Amino acid sequence: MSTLQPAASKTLLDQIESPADIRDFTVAELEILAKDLRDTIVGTVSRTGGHLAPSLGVVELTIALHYVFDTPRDRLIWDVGHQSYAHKLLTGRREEFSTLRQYRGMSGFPKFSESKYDAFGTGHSSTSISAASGITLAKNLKNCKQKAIAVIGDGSMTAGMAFEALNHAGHLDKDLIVILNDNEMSISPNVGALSNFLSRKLSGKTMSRVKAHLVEKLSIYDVGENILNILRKSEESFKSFFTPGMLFEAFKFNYIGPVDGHNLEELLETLETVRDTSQGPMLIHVLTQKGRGYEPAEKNPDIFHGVGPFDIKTGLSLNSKKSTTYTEVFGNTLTEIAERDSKIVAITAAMASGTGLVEFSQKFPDRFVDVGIAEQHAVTFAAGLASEGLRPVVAVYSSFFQRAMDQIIHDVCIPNLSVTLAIDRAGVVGDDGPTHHGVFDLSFLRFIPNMVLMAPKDEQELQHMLYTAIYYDGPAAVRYPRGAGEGTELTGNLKKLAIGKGELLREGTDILLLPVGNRVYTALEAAEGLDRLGIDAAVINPRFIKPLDGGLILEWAERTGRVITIEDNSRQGGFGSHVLELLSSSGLSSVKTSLLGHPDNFVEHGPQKILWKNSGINEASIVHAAIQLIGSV
Ligand SMILES: Cc1ncc(C[n+]2csc(CCOP(=O)(O)OP(=O)(O)O)c2C)c(N)n1
Ligand SMILES: CC(=O)[C@@H](O)[C@H](O)COP(=O)(O)O
Ligand SMILES: [Mg+2]
Repeated sequence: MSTLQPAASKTLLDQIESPADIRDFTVAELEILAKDLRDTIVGTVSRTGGHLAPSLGVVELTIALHYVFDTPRDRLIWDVGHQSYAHKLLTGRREEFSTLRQYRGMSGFPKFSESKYDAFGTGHSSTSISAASGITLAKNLKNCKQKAIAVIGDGSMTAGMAFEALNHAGHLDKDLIVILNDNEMSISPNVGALSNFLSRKLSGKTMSRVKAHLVEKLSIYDVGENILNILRKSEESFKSFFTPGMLFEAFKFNYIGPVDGHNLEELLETLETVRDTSQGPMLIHVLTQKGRGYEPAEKNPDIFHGVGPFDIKTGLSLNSKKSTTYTEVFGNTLTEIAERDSKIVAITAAMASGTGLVEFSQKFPDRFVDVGIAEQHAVTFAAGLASEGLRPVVAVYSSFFQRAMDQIIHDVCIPNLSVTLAIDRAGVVGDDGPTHHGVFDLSFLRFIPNMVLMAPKDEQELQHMLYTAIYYDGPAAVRYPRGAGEGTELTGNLKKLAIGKGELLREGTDILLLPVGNRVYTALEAAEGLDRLGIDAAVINPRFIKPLDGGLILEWAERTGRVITIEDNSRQGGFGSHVLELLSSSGLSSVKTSLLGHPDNFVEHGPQKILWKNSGINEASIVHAAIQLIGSV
């Protein structure tokens, strides 16, 4: 029995500095703690924004894990990590929690550098079983007894990487614990056969086929007419022959479940049994409700998956709607093109709303494909469609495309197939931070033969680029940023841009500014500023990062003798490097250059404007770089 009493002004949570403090709590106290945690999470996220519904769903599970296991010695690994808010609050970060996802504040994801309780850094999905397997083997090799526990959601379990890890962990046969947090949701309702299997929504066709087969086989034996009749008649009782456990047992995991993930007593008992008795790989299937305990989030777990600041009473967003986002322009334009062309197929990897494809999915359900969290499969699936003459468009965030590098090279670019990559969230994304910034795509796509790579300066150009990419005979990618565009008018008149042709936006004699995508208007403003200082800057919007408009760029580089490249991408190997290669191979190495882009370190989380400033790619930095290159004003 705990001696800890809730003081008048203090909650139970206020008195907890580490998980050790809860290990003598009664179940009743743990239940009060669960309420405190939910209140704190809702209160904070209503101000900071964040991943609310995922975190609310695992409050009891988090308490139970820290109660039963000897964290941080036992390693707790949160898949994606977007559900780790209760974990952060219980592991000595209560004070800092109010800075969640704020600039220089606490990360929204687990991070090695933030706490010894964050056993593995995450942000991208489906890595937890692999990491936990590695940790388990390492512990074994070091003769340590501690355990590794991976907590993975049903959405994250749909990724190939999770299955690769299950397959290997079963073979390793070490004492690994996997908790499957099944809330039947990814960001949207979860899709695919696994999801159906877990909830036992086996298809009628499968059911009839297997049922007939089983009745036929059993008839040979003397099982009795009763059993056969039950099998013949009752779909439900037949279904009960199939348990989600069968799947995991086939991977050589022991299976326990399903367990009610909001019943602390049941959770504690299960976890304690597993801790004390289990041997070999173990999977505990826990059922939870996404958004649990906050009505608006329970009703709309998809909207409350990740939210900005909101009013607690109503659940309504406090962000006033600004101008149209690039994502919306992409989704609307693709829907428009698909209305006229039945060859268009849109593919998302579990991000239908994030990539602006909800309207498309409603209008063209047959030509909309959500593959689950499976970016690699999405790309090769698109290649299959393209090989049959269709025009697939794969809409994935820049940082998640990193997963599909080989598929882009091997399955799309080598056979030169007409697959469009719609690269959303290119550039820094803001509050999600380094795991989610899309600052490498220009670097990792520009060296692939056959790839055409574009970045629009505004929404109207995005429309033309999308159209150009879709009807280009070969692989083409368009990268565009998170958030609102420039407010440019949208066109009903889509046109194909000339491949590899840039546009001269401003003539100038002293220096050439070469900005990419969302840096173009910034560079134009910098050019105005430079003008006031007596520096005459030319500005070219290259439009194409690959192929480059060599003719136009070289002409103005030679005229001005100075070039500044500006990109919302890593400076390493990106657009600027491409321009340097061009200058060098054209005998213009004497042109003075300055490359502006993100430096060779991971950019932290924070508002985009601050991050652009810090990396030196905002207006003032361009002006400064120009003055430096010229030497004096
Ligand atoms: C590789 C990768 N693709 C996509 C995402 C975006 N994403 C983050 S959470 C999520 C849904 C995860 O569902 P689940 O694992 O069931 O967790 P839940 O939110 O339901 O708790 C998705 C698609 C990601 N983080 N990583
Ligand atoms: C955890 C995760 O990967 C997603 O929920 C991501 O945070 C969504 O980002 P957007 O808010 O940019 O859609
Ligand atoms: Mg889920």
